[in-house]
This record gives sequence, structure tokens and C-alpha cells, in this order.
Amino acid sequence: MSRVAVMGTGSWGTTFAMVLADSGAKVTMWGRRAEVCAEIAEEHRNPQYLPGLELPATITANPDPAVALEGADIVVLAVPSQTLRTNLSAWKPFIGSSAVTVSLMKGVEKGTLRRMSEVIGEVLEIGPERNTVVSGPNLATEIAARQPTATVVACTDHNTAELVAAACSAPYFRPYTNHDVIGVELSGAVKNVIALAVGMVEGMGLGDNSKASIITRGLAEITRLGVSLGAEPATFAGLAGMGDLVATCASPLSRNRTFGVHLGQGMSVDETVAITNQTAEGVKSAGAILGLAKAHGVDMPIAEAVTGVVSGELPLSELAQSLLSRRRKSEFA
Ligand SMILES: NC(=O)C1=CN([C@@H]2O[C@H](COP(=O)(O)OP(=O)(O)OC[C@H]3O[C@@H](n4cnc5c(N)ncnc54)[C@H](O)[C@@H]3O)[C@@H](O)[C@H]2O)C=CC1
Ligand SMILES: O=C(CO)COP(=O)(O)O
Repeated sequence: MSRVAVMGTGSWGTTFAMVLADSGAKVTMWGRRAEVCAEIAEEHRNPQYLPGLELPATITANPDPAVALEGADIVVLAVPSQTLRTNLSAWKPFIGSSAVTVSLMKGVEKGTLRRMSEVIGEVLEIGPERNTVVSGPNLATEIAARQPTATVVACTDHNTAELVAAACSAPYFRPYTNHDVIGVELSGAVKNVIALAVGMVEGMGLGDNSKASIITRGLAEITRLGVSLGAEPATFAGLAGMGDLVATCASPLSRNRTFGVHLGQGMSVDETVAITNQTAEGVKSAGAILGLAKAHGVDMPIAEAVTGVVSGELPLSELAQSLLSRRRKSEFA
């Protein structure tokens, strides 16, 4: 039986802990708020993030990272991307020398432009054979209701990917393995930016043709960036690529899409931040993703437009025109 530490008691960390427990793993969670840990450990619920959900009674939780990480073979990281480096540096002394890491996070670090698995490798000084990423069409609220879905466990080492896939194979949760860490991870981060754009389109009252155009050209952007960074094109047609893009851009449950809807309806970024109590990673990662694209000479007009709107440099009323007035080109150039 795997002994798993889940670091983060937000909506995905908690739901993934349930998946692991339903798969037979022994799970201890860490959360920064003692009262949330107590609710999980003693009342088997986390009402702020997942109202109505009854968690498996086997899940424990503790606000002390040393306790949560003690003896863990698998360490799952589920905090907001921009906080990972600081948190992980503090947790490093308590992480076992042979533990496998799992990143659930879908962001890119501001400043360094690093993917989350790169931050993990750097901070913990571990090789790629112990460093995995789980990403796919995984809206936490649906999975918390034990609705069926699939996902991707990515690692350059097949045995490690298999180990993590076995630990999170529940009756309603089917993991596939993939060795393309870059492609899987970038897909998850960039789709959040595309979902922001789709939300803006929705909020402005535009229809499905506009949304489908953004989703499809968004996938073209994600693929272009990924391939230029060494990812495999096939990954972007898979669950972590198209699968997650479709789920996130279509679903009112998506925090990124919802954030975009509010902007499209005329709210400012600050007003939208004030009413958003969960993590919309695309808002903070958009600029870093654009930075990555620029550093590699990759054209990403949708990411550029979203970054412009979020930073206040592009008026929302000019979003559509900024994309439609570009020079005509071949679809697959
Ligand atoms: N919720 C979802 O449906 C999915 C989320 N993800 C990704 O999982 C990651 C975590 O997201 P969620 O759990 O959904 O977020 P959330 O907003 O539901 O929860 C975030 C958690 O991190 C904690 N937190 C906030 N700031 C912190 C800090 N400075 N240090 C330590 N902890 C802090 C919060 O208290 C909360 O427990 C994100 O990268 C997200 O993109 C991936 C797939 C699905
Ligand atoms: O990553 C997700 C679904 O796979 C969740 O998307 P949001 O963070 O936009 O809610």
C-alpha cells in the first residue's frame, strides 16, 4: 500500500486525496490552516472548497509538514503555482530521499518561467525519474462527485509513471501514462489562459463560433509552444491537451473561464480577484507563458491578448479586433 502525502487542502488537493484513498492508498494531507486540517481529519469534510462532500474516513490531515510528510513514498504537490518554490523549500528537509513527487499544479513560475516540475527538480535536487505530473480533464467538483474521468500521469521513467498511476486508479478515475512531461505539463498551464479568453468571449455575449475558433487556435498555440520546447505533437491531441482544453473552456465550473466571463461582462481585474476565492492560475501565469513564447520565438496571439487584458494594457473592447486584424496566414503555418 502506498503512503501518500498530499500538500494542499484546496479543491484539487482534497479531491485527489479522495481518489488516492479510494484507490487504497494511506493518505495524510497538509494544509496551512489548522482548522481545515481538523475538519478533514475529524469530520471528514472540507466545506469551504467542496461543500457536501464526505471524505473517506481513512484520510488524515495535519498542519505540520513534518508530520504529513513522514514516511511518504509519494508526495503530491497541490498549492498555487506561484507559492510552490517557497513552500517546497521549507518542506525539503522532511521529504524522503527516495520519495516520488506528483505535481497537480497548472501554472508557470513568474520571473524564472519554469514549469512546476522544473521548480520541483531544482528545489528538491531530484532527477526526472522521481518527478511526475498529473494533468487532464479533471474539474475537481465533478471528480468529487465520483463522476468518471481519465487523466495522464507523465514521467520520463515508465516505472515511476506506473507506480503513480496504480496509486490513483479509482473506479471512476482512469490514469494513462505518458513519457512527455513537457507536453503534458504545458498543456495544463496554457489551457488556463485559453479558458480566460473563452470566458471573456462568453461574457461579451459572443457565440459558439467565436468560442470554437479560440479553442482551436488556442490548441494551435499550445502545440507550437510545446513542440518548440521539445514536446511531442501527439500529446496535444490527447487527454492533457485537447481533453483538458475542451473540459475547461466548456465548463462553468472552471475558475479560469469564470474569471474571464466576469472580465467580459465589464468587471475589472481587481473586482474579479476580490470575488474569486479559488485559484485561477491563468491570471498570474499568462505573462510567464508569453515570456516563454517570446524567449523561444513562438507566436501566441491569444496568450498575448489575454496578457494584455489582464495587465490592463489592452482594452477588452479591442480583444476580438486584435486577433481578427492579424495578417492572413495558412492554417497550419
Ligand atoms: N480545482 C481543479 O479543478 C483543478 C486544479 N488544478 C490545479 O491544482 C492546483 C491547486 O489548485 P486548487 O486546489 O484547485 O486551488 P484552490 O484555490 O482550491 O486551493 C488552493 C489551496 O492552497 C492554499 N494556499 C493558498 N496560498 C497558499 C500559500 N501561499 N501557501 C500554501 N498554501 C496556500 C489554499 O489555502 C488552498 O488550500 C492549481 O495549480 C490548479 O491549477 C488542476 C486540476 C484540476
Ligand atoms: O484544470 C482544471 C480542469 O482540468 C480546472 O480548471 P480551473 O482551474 O479553470 O477550474
